[in-house]
Amino acid sequence: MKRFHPFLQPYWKSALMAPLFMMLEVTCDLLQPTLMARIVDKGIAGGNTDLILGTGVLMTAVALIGVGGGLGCTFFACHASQNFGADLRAALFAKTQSFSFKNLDAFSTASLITRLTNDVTQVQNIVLAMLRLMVRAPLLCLGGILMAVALNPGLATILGVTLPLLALTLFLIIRSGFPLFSQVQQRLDRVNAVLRENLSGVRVIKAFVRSDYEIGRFGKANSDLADMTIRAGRRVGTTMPAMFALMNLSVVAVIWFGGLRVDSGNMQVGQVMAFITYVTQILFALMMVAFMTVMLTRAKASSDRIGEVLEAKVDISSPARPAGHRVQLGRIEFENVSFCYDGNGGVPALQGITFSASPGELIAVLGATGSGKSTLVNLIPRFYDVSSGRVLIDGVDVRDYGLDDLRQGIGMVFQESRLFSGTILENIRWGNPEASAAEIEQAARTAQAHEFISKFPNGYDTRLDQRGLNLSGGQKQRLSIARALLRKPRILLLDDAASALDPATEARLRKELRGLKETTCLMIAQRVASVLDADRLLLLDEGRLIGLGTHRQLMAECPLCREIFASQLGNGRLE
Ligand SMILES: Nc1ncnc2c1ncn2[C@@H]1O[C@H](COP(=O)(O)OP(=O)(O)OP(=O)(O)O)[C@@H](O)[C@H]1O
Repeated sequence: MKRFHPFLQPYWKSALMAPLFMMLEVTCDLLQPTLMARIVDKGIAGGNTDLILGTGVLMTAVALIGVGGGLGCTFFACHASQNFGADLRAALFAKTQSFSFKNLDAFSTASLITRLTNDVTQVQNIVLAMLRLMVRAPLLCLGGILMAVALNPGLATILGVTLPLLALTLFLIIRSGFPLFSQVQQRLDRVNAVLRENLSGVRVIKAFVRSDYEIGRFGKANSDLADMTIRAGRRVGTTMPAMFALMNLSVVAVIWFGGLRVDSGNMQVGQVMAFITYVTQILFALMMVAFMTVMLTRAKASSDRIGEVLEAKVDISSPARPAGHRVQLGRIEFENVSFCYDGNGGVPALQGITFSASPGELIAVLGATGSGKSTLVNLIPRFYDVSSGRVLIDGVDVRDYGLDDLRQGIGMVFQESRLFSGTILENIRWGNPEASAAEIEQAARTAQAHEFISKFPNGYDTRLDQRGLNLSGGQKQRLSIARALLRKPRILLLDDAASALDPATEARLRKELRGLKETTCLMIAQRVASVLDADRLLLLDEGRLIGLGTHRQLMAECPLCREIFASQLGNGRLE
């Protein structure tokens, strides 16, 4: 829990006021039995109506002050815990924004969502409970003992016997229940994991008619959780009656020995009643401790998961003192670049890649699936850092650019188009908030999107559903390309971003891209036929560069390229 101190510190005043108000409430709670004893012993027994009335008014006032204390405590505890939670969520969100692709590989999106919502709520609740109960439980316990001793030290010796027994029972409950409750938490995580996977992949599940299988998988995780919760509940449940039995025995002992004292005139009935109330208060304070311990156990798993995000090492960041380089021309150079993903068994995704791309050039990147095309493109905006070699832009190592400066100069379109809810206009403008309406339309025309947008009744003001679900795959791709073009980037990277376009539209798009004389464009494609008109073709095979040149040059000079072309185009030539 230490890691959360910085988030609670700004609210230290509220975090201090809450226990202070709680002390007020507890003090009032502790006073009530004694006042009640006074009414019984002096008022009723002595037939003193004035005293009954006076003490009654006093009890009401004490009760009201107690309510004030309780409200104050709740107010300050809520203020501190809610702000703590909001700040923690904001810090986690900011941290995820700084994540590199390697970090994002380590945490699934669904798991990050659970950490930022459910896990933060768990920790926030424990802060709220601590601010209330951490003070209430010990204070009520200690105060109860003191008041009981003050009332009748002789009778209080009963507590000397029962309290250690109660504490021992509590210890046994915690010791035996603790591991079970942490297993409950683990199984709850498993239910969350299965649920996350299912909800994010629900379309695939339907397409493969695997709902029954998935219902079974969820059912297993669900019943595992229920079984463990029942076991944990039963364990605590069987020990709880022991605690209640001890409490009842204490009460019986108080009534018995108290009765003897009343008979001998050493004590009064009201005092015995007050004594019983204190014994009950002490027991409930101890039960609060048990409750808190269970809550803490459950919050520990959440706290650990939050810690993993907060403490994750971000491996890609701007240099400590960036020299202020900007992407001016967009010349790309790879110098003997190799790259290996973590956890890929040391198998390199790219090996010894050396090439350069000049400003204004359109290079089509080709190769079988898994040959390293996306990896190569991802090294340019530093989504990953090379394992060896260098990637240079305008002669400067990409690691020497400020990250924002580097990425500002690059337009990127990913394999999967990501749009946001809002209008088409807002989605394109997202690429460059400063862009004018004319610039937006120009970007849409270049991306071959203007025509279909104009056909919508609301044109550029057409609203997109979440993730642009009301558009076709090809339409989404064109909007994503327009968004990237709006930045007027010196470097444009298209990762298979035109795969859903029909050949004629794709050809028109390439023609437009070739016309961008100030932009170096790397375009990943699956089909050779679709990119033969690129300035040069770059062919990858199992992470190695096997050919770079025009179609004609590669046909003449590269036998392996010829083979690949032949496998896709028949004789290797475009008919
Ligand atoms: N995030 C990752 N973590 C680990 N290995 C990865 C990761 N991404 C890709 N790889 C591996 O690196 C190799 C190259 O993958 P890459 O995505 O660059 O290929 P590609 O040519 O773009 O494939 P495709 O045409 O199917 O998109 C593959 O063997 C793949 O399994």
